[in-house]
Amino acid sequence: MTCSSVQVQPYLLEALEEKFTLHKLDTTTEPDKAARFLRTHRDSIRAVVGTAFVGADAELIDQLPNLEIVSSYSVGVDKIDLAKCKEKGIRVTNCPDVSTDDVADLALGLMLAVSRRLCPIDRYVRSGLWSKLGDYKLTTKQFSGKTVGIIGPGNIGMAIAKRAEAFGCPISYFSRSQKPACINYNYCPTVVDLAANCDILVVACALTPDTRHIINRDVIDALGPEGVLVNIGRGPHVDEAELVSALLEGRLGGAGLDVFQDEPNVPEELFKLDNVVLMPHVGSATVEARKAMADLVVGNLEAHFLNKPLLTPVV
Ligand SMILES: O=CC(=O)O
Repeated sequence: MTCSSVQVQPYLLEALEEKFTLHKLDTTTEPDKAARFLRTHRDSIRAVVGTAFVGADAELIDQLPNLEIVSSYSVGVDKIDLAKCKEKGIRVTNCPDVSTDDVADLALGLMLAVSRRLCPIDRYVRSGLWSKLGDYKLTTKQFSGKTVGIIGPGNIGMAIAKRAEAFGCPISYFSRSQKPACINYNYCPTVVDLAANCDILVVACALTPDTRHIINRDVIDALGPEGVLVNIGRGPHVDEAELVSALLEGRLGGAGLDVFQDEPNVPEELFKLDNVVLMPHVGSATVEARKAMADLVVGNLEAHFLNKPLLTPVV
């Protein structure tokens, strides 16, 4: 088995080491070392453990002739070449449901933090400016009662909607078709329509070729100078260059971002903006969720090698 050791907690590594023969591929190392690693272990590897950051692309899959399963320590499977796995009969599993509450909590945290400027105000107090200059400038906006627009009313999107409702926020949503579970929410047939009719727009859908750059210039313009974008999905959902220029030019009111186009690189122009909150892709990063995810990764592998039904199959 191989496992990308970046972002994997010791609990998971220990469980994998206890039950399987584990080879750790450090994807941050020089390409030569990774190539040597694969040449040495290619024939013995029957399973890959991926993450939200490093999965199994066509190139890796092609180098592993005996690969049977990719068990991803993530909800999203956008870093795995699913078509290739299907074609080769390689099983794929992920970790759905167990981090839904945590990701939704973070989305609400970002909405509140951007609206109420929690991060710059915290910095203001820490740097001693409160006692020197007096109150922080009155720039914060009310969050309660604002219309929240959700792209992708799946498990995470619905958990965000439920939380926002408790703040008195009307909910609108976009998906390819109207959802019976969203009977109390306002359906918008296009993302531009949704952006034009909400105050805070949240990306909560899976990343697929169809949803890449679902947030483009037209959507940003429709959201407008008072609007806030929250992204707890994936960086490539957003045309990041357009987002950065809209924020710098004041064409967008603010953004709460947990994910970026080229992680861990974040556009430095954003660092100086008080209307932007930046997180290092930590939506599911709670001790509780990550333990449950680790248990699912191991449980899926055990099920596979015991010829039992997979716990959370994707392919
Ligand atoms: O981004 C995190 C995940 O997909 O679990």
